[in-house]
Parts: sequence; C-alpha cells; structure tokens
Amino acid sequence: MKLQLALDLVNIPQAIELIKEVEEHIDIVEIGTPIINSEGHRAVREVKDAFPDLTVLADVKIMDAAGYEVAQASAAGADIVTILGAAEDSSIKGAVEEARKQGKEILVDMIAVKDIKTRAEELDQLGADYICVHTGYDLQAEGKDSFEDLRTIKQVVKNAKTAIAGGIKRETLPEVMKAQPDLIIVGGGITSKDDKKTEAAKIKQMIDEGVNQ
Ligand SMILES: O=C(CO)[C@H](O)[C@H](O)COP(=O)(O)O
Repeated sequence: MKLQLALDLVNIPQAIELIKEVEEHIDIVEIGTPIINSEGHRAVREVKDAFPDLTVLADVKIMDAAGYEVAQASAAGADIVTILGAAEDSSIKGAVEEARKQGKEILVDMIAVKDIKTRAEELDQLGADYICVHTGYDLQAEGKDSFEDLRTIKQVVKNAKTAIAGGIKRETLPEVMKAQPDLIIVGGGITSKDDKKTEAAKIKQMIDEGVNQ
C-alpha cells in the first residue's frame, strides 16, 4: 500500500515548501486539479524539477482529447495522469495508449460514476493502471465516503491497482486499510494539520505496519 499526498488548495511555492516537509513519508505527490487550473502544467513541471526522484501525479481529470492531454501532462513531467471514469471508452483507450508510449501510468477517477462495479470491470479491461474510488469535496460536505465503493471495486478488478481518495484522515485510515487498496490518497488529512510532517509520518507508519484495527 502506497501513500499519495494530494495538494489542492496551495500555489506552487507553497506546494514545494509542503513537499519538502513531508517528502520522506510519501510515495507519490499529487498536483491537484485546483492548482493546475490556476497555474497550468507549470505546477507539475516545477514540482518535478524540484523533486526529480518523487513520483508526480497530475490530477488533470481528463474528459476528452485524452491522448493529447496525457502527452501534455507527460511532457510537463507527470509520472501518472488522471482521467475520469465517466469519459468515453475511446478517450480511456487514447489515454492508456499515449501513457504506454510515454512510459507513464493512468489513474482513472471514478468520481460521479453511478454503476461503480460495471464501470470498474470495463476500465480494468481497457488497461487502466489504477482505478480510484473518490468522494469529491462537494459530496464530502454531505457526509459521504467511498469505503463501500472500494470494497466493490476490490471484488471485480483483476489487473489494475486500486486506489481511494476523498476526505481520508488518520482516524478513518483503519477502515480504508481493511479493504487493502494499493494506493491511499490523503489531502486535507495532512495539509490541514499544523505539524504536517508528523501527521504524514504517522499515516505512513500505519500503512507500512498494516494497522487495520
Ligand atoms: O481530487 C481531489 C478533489 O477533487 C482531492 O485531491 C482528493 O479528494 C484528496 O483530497 P482530500 O483528502 O482533501 O479529500
């Protein structure tokens, strides 16, 4: 199980400072959609330049023109690029094909997908590297989570790695870990803390020790 730190509500210098603090405790850093929307691919490039050994995920949440978008994010230095599970199959295929060409990976975000089980089976066949259940901020505000969806995809996904995102924090980690996803994505659960380094270290330790009680 790997830990991905999601950086959403910061600018590029703040992101770089934050990564410096927690770098040793994370496996992947996500350049979140809000940063990319406001700062562009420059955000991905500057983070990759500052941390060349860290795996960088560009959360571009592609919906169309997938091959082109994957190429652009890859050129900026992304190692993993996200596409929405609700996108057309031809877009998913285009994203996977371009990622293979570039030596990158595709994470499919299942946000807003209604039939999680069927779509996860399809995406698995289409060659997704990761399938990620995700409760976005707007549904988190309604008290929703993706724990049940994670159990559902774990039952049907045969090839892809599984991931979960959305409001995960140290207190909910044991529940998440019971389902054994390959990747756990934590944003506010780390970035909202005064001592981000200690929080990231504790979360990483729980993951590494397989704490699930
Ligand atoms: O993709 C995102 C929002 O669309 C976030 O990066 C993801 O939800 C993780 O952040 P948090 O743990 O703060 O919910």
